[in-house]
Amino acid sequence: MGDTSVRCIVWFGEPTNSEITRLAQAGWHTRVADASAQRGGVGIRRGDTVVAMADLRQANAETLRGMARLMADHPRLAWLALLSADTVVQAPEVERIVRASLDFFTAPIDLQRLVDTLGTLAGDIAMPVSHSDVPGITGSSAAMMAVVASLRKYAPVDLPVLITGETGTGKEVAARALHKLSPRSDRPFAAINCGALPANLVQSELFGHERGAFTGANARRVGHFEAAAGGTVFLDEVGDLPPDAQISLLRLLQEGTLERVGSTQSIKLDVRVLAATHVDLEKAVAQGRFREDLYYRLNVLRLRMPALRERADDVLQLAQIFLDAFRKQHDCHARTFSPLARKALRDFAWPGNVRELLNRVQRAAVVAEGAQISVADLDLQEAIATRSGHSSLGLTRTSAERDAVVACLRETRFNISECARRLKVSRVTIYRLCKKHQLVLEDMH
Ligand SMILES: Nc1ncnc2c1ncn2[C@@H]1O[C@H](COP(=O)(O)OP(=O)(O)OP(=O)(O)O)[C@@H](O)[C@H]1O
Repeated sequence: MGDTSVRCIVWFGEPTNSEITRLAQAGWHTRVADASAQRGGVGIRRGDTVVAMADLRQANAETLRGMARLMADHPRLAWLALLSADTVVQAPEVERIVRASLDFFTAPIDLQRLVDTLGTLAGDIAMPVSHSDVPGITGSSAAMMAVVASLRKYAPVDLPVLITGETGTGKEVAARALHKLSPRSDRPFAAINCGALPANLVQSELFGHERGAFTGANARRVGHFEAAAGGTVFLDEVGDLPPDAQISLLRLLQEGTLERVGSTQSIKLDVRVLAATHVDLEKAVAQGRFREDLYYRLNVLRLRMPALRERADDVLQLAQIFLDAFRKQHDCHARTFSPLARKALRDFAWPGNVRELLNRVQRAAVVAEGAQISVADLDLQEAIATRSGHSSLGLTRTSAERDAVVACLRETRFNISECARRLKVSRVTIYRLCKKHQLVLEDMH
């Protein structure tokens, strides 16, 4: 990838010459947006690193409209806001922009902090890697690249695959990808959770039954396997299959035939079987709970889905994808994650893996008030508290403090008295904190 892409700031308003020069020294090309231009007039190209600057120091109505247009056209674009002491933050069109901005700078602009912030953004807004030919699988960590290579290898081979991995690691996603990449892709795919089937109905659910096979069997019914003829059947929690169903499955794998419950007639059937387990199937075999011959039949090809903590590099990409997907369907302010939240996402051990990440991001998107999701929104304060060693505790605290003050200032529309009340400190403390964190407010309240 390298650093060959252009780093560009689309600037709404009027940058000073010294600002342009300082940013150019840091590798940023400033393009002043023509607010009166038609849609797309700012010329954002794929591959460029682009940050939009909402210069609200002297913004007129036309500039504000231009900003709103760009925001609507490029919802993932990162925004920073520049304010002066005269900026009326309470005006709705201004407030919308400040809320959507990842950070804001008050005059006199601290150019060093601006350059640092831009640098962080440029590193952080890496586009998520999706493997275009492998549907549903996201991630560019070494662990996921290995998974993708196996998926490509295993998909065209008409043999069973045993998919292992902790709960929520994406075993079903992998099974679906195997089906989609296989010559069976236009035939049915059936996902069955063996652990969720009532024990007395497993046989009939999977293999079907004849009329009168048992009390309540009023009509003939085809099972999941027959319904997926020519396609793929994914058996999740295969270790939960009761012994009689294990025998039927073994026959299907060995002879390609099945018998409906209540019938002695063999039916020929062509399906590919994929199976998953999050328990140690070898142990189940050793303990006599799972047939050894069936285990060998299922375990011809083996795919291990890595735990999320083994692919820390993917966590942020996945989190951003989940947030973007949520934003498409719901009205929410959040568009990215605060620096501390990113750290927490990376450090957390994720016992529930990708499913837990998805749930936490969705919940955070609902509760977040500003443009950035905080550690508290993700309910990951503990990850930060327990993971940060002594040396970084001070740094963590400082960063959390800044997060809290910025968030509260936004929520209170920069009303210092209200902000002080909410944070249960004096007004003087708010001023001191603003100074400490270089949040220059002047007379904005
Ligand atoms: N690499 C990925 N990219 C995008 N989404 C993913 C990925 N892996 C998992 N998911 C999402 O995470 C959730 C859990 O995935 P999935 O159901 O496949 O896990 P599982 O390992 O089969 O879980 P369980 O063992 O509990 O059945 C799903 O919503 C899935 O869409």
